[in-house]
Amino acid sequence: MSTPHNWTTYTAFLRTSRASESDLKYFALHPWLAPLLSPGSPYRSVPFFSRLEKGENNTLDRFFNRVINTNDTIPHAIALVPGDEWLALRRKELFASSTSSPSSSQQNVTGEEKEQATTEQETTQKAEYDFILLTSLAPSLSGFTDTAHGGLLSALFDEAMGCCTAAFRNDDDAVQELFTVNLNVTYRRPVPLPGVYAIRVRVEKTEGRKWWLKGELVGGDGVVRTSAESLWVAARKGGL
Ligand SMILES: CCCCCCCCCCCC(=O)SCCNC(=O)CCNC(=O)[C@H](O)C(C)(C)COP(=O)(O)OP(=O)(O)OC[C@H]1O[C@@H](n2cnc3c(N)ncnc32)[C@H](O)[C@@H]1OP(=O)(O)O
Repeated sequence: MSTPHNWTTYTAFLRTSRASESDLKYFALHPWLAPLLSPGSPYRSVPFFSRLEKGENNTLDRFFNRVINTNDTIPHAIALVPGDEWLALRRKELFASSTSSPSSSQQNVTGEEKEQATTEQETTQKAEYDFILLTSLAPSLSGFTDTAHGGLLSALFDEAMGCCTAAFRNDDDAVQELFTVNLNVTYRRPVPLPGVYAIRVRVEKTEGRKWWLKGELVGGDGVVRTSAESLWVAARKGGL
């Protein structure tokens, strides 16, 4: 078991963490991932937060950090996140017309700001997805023979989407914790085991406390094998 983390916020974790050398070496063996992992990539490689041990008395994320954190389930997983500048632009875009804005300074983007943002986008590395989970899936995750269990794939989408939303919440907790209220998964093609896959997700829009996300799972052949759409609701201020 690894040492419990000591980050105070998810944003601090994203800013100060780097994926482990062993995970990076493992994923670098797969040429189709090179554009995502190379120095010119618009993404930074960080640990997959849900996999980190949270402490003996803290049951947060146990399913991900213990049950499916083994050599015969998920031996390797890392997250790819866009750079800070791009995330800041995405925040502006997502909360421009929403009442769930993470901070007042990000509300109502003016025409001037939009113009400035467009110029910034030209110099800032554009990331198509807000969060990408790279994961190896080992044989013990099977439902049908040598095929990933559909429930497991749903859990992976849910978790990746949760991490994606977390990156848009501010350190001051202006947006309350978000919960999945609906997750619609479409199983298009089987997901063979063992295998290495990317789950790429994006926030489509926000409206008040509601956030809509979309995601897709692909392997080295680029075929979208599974896709998902979800609705997340931020808890009311002052708790559930
Ligand atoms: C830290 C870093 C790492 C973070 C990494 C974290 C990763 C975690 C990933 C795991 C995530 C999970 O699995 S979470 C576990 C599964 N989910 C849950 O347990 C959530 C259970 N549900 C709830 O507790 C509740 O529904 C709440 C608290 C989410 C919302 O309740 P509420 O506050 O009373 O809100 P409510 O009025 O009902 O709904 C608000 C608005 O959403 C709409 N709405 C609500 N549900 C639905 C629905 N299923 N489909 C359509 N619309 C819906 C309502 O119509 C309303 O719209 P309008 O009238 O306003 O227009």
